[in-house]
Amino acid sequence: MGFNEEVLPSDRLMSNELKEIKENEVVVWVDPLDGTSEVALAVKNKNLALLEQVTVLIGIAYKGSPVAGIIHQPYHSTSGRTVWAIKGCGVHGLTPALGNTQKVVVTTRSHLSESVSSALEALKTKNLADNVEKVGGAGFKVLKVLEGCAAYVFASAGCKKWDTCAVEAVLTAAGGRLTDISGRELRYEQDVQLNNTGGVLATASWVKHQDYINTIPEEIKNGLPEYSSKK
Ligand SMILES: Nc1ncnc2c1ncn2[C@@H]1O[C@H](COP(=O)(O)O)[C@@H](OP(=O)(O)O)[C@H]1O
Ligand SMILES: [Mg+2]
Repeated sequence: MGFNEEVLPSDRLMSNELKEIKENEVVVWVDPLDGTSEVALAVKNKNLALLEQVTVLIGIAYKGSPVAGIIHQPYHSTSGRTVWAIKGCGVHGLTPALGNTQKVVVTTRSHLSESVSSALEALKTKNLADNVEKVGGAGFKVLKVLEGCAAYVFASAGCKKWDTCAVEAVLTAAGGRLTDISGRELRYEQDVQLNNTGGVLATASWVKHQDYINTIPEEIKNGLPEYSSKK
C-alpha cells in the first residue's frame, strides 16, 4: 500500500495531521471470510439460513488503534448490507440499538470450550446475561451487539486480529467497547501477535463494560494471558 504523493500533499482541504501520517503507521486487517465454519455447515446441511452469519471484514488501524471498519454481510436479507464507521464520523448502514429489555449475550457456535461456558455462567449469576445465543463469526456477533444484544463474550484464545479490528472500529463508533476479557486494549500494529490470546469482550453502549470484566472469574482471566504485543 502507498500514498499518491502527487495527490495528497496538494489537497488544500486536508489537515496537516492527516498529511503527516506515515505509511508504516497504518495497518489494514482483512478477513475475507469470517464465519468459515458456518459456510461449511450451510453447504453440508443445505441450511442456507446460516449464511447470514458470514461477513467480510476490513479494519484500518493507525498507530495500533482501529480508526475505521467495514463489516459487509453479503447474505443479509435479499441483497446484503455494508455497515461501516470512521472514527469521528459515526456508524453507517445500521442504526445502533440504544437499549433492550433483556441482556442477550452472543458467543461462539463452533469454538465452545470450558472457559467460555464458565464465563457465561458467571455472567448469568450477576444478571449480565439473561440469555445466551451461539452464533458464528466475530463480524456477525458484533452486528448482533449493534442491533440489541448486550455483549459478545469469548473467553478463549483462538480469535485473530483480522476478526476484531474492523468490528472494534464500528462498535467503538457506536459507543460500545471491545477489549480482551481482562479489559486490556487489543493492539493492531503490523508486528503484533496475531491471536487475541486474552479472549474477546465486546459490549453495547447501554451496558457497563467494566461490570462484565469484574464478573468474569480471575482464574479464567489468568488462564488467558496476553503475551507481549510484539512477536
Ligand atoms: N479454537 C479456534 N481455532 C481457530 N480459530 C478460532 C478458534 N476460536 C476462534 N477462532 C477465530 O475466531 C473467529 C470467530 O470464531 P467463532 O465464529 O467461533 O466465534 C473465527 O473466524 P473465522 O470464521 O473467520 O475462521 C476464527 O478465526
Ligand atoms: Mg474470522
